[in-house]
Amino acid sequence: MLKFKNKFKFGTSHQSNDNANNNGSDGNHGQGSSNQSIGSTNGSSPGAASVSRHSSMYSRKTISLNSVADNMHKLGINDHDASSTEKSTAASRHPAHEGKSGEDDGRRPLSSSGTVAASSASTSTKDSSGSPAPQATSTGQSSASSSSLSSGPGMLTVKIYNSSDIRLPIKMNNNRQILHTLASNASTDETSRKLVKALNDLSSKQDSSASAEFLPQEEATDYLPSIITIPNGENLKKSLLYLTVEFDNNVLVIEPSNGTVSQSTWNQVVSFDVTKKSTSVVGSNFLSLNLFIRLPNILIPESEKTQKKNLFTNNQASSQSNNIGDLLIGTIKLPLNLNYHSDPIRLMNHEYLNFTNYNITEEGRKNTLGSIMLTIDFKPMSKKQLSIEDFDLLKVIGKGSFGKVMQVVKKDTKQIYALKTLRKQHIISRMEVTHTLAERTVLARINNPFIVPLKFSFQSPEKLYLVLSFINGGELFWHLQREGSFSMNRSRFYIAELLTALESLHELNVVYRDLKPENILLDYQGHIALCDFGLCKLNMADNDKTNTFCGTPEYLAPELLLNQGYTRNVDWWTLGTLLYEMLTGLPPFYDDDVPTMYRKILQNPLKFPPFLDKTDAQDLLTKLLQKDPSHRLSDAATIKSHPFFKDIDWNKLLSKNYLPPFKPNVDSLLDTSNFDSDFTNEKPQDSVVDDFLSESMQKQFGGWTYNGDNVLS
Ligand SMILES: Nc1ncnc2c1ncn2[C@@H]1O[C@H](COP(=O)(O)OP(=O)(O)OP(=O)(O)O)[C@@H](O)[C@H]1O
Repeated sequence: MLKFKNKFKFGTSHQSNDNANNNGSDGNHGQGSSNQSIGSTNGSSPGAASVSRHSSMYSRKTISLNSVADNMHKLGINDHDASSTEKSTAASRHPAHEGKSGEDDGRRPLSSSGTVAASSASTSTKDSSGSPAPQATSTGQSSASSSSLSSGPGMLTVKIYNSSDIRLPIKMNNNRQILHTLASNASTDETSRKLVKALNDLSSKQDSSASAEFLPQEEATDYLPSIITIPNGENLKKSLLYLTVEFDNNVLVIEPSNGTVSQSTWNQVVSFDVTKKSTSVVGSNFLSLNLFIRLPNILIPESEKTQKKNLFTNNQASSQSNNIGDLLIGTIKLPLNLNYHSDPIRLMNHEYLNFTNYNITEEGRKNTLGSIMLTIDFKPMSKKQLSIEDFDLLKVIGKGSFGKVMQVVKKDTKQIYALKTLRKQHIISRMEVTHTLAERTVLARINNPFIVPLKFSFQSPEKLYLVLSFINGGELFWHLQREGSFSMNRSRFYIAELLTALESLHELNVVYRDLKPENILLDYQGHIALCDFGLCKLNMADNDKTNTFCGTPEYLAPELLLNQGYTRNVDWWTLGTLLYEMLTGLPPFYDDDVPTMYRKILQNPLKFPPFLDKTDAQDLLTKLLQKDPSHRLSDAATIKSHPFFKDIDWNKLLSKNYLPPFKPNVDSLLDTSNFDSDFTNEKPQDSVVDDFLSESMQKQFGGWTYNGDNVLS
């Protein structure tokens, strides 16, 4: 049977009655319990028996609500609500769409905090001689602290001058030949001469008859260039050292211009748009710097490869690979509690910040890993309405139901973003106004490091635009399809990040309803970024119920199939389904035939392949995949405290201080190689459309615009 993934879905048989003003079936808050006790099993093949690895043939089938209705008829399930809802749904934008409106009440402004710019990292100030004079400041009070606020968003500029006394958290092999080769290819003659001399001095220092197996750890980086010129006639430069600078999920990668790994010159400036006003949530609005080194494999001792595996990123799909990946030297996290200033402000002036590595032992962390000198400025931007003219269009990267998604660059800040366009006429004719506004509202309100951040939204008479952080590590779907399944640790890492994302949504009384690998992007470093909020429903407090059929067949919870109302607890069912799929390669009740799959979801017992026997994963899955929602784990705190997550430090996770177990192959923010070439080969353009919308139609999109200081009005 041929199956298509959402993104390639065909047909646009939207027949929606849903609009912003009607009152559909979704939203029966407070109605009686629908906790269904699912009967015992009499189904066909058990889940585990049908488990096989993802193959290149496997891709997610998207359902329309009509097909749900058909299937439910076949199953003999009461579908009176479904049929009314289903007729009113959009079949192609999402697996299934609901027929409810009024989801946008409960609007609240983003919280804001009254204080101004502060950082808390261990810092040292550079003295007049140019050498770092260590000095601890807990608040980064070199930053000015005016409390005057302006209402417009701003721009954060980070200048990176030079790094100093960088040390590696591992031992390094003393391989003279490769060290000399690297030294002689240093990017400038001066550095090259310096390194060769240092290596010769080291040789004469060491007893050659018993030449040391390892370089002296404190000095190892003195013998490595930070950037080399590859001697292939083209003077291609390859940087051994690189720094990722991240703010609000936008990651920029910079390389030094010269120097040794120990002392490098960078002289780089990067900028970020600041749109989120509040920073009270752990893990958000950090400026994060991660310093990595691409070490030739031959310089890494075997013992370090095995014992300190968690310090290396791994960008190889196969665990058999010899490529151990890049080594994380250290991290700097700067919590920027930004409020908007009416005047430009210098938050940090030529300060040295020390690197820490959260993935080495407490003991190891006491040793300094070096520092880097920064200046950070915040400049308020004049408040103006954005338009498509403010962006250069770079590549088409995807297609949504209402328009294209493009990689773009914002002309003033040179920031790269994903721009999602939605054609108003299509939204109205498919009666999707409510859902579209819900997506925008959730994105503007949410503040979680594992949810793709909305930076701006604006509109033209014909179109709506969402400007999102550009996440270019590829969809989890493609990675899972390519690799078949994930290891326990890798699955745990993704599920833990997603758990906090769902927790944040539930805290905002939002149910997500469409968790699946297709809606999960990996960022540059391999962290999760949940996207596609078009199936979200707002105003779902703890026990509130709704009964709209939506989701993806493989991930539908039994109570949703039974059509007697469900709570936000369905998200925990989908989390269990996702964990099962990651570990085994297929969802738990998978069947090629959708009606059979529904029957299995409702009736079959959960079965596990032998490798999951008696594991914490098995126990967690059993508790998440309870058919009776009243027996299911039902809140994030309880799930977090399950033994499956016993080694997870949730604050460390929220601060993105775990090194992801897999690093996607991404060169830079410009890299679109993880997107389908069918899209990227297309000419990027904002198509001209000739739609006329009446004033009342336009009014429905009234509060769309967002530049960080408002919510939907
Ligand atoms: N922030 C982003 N960064 C990178 N790529 C993105 C981003 N947002 C969306 N995309 C790409 O664009 C595609 C379509 O986007 P999205 O899923 O949000 O649209 P949609 O209209 O909700 O789609 P669908 O009709 O499949 O539900 C995604 O599959 C993804 O590959």
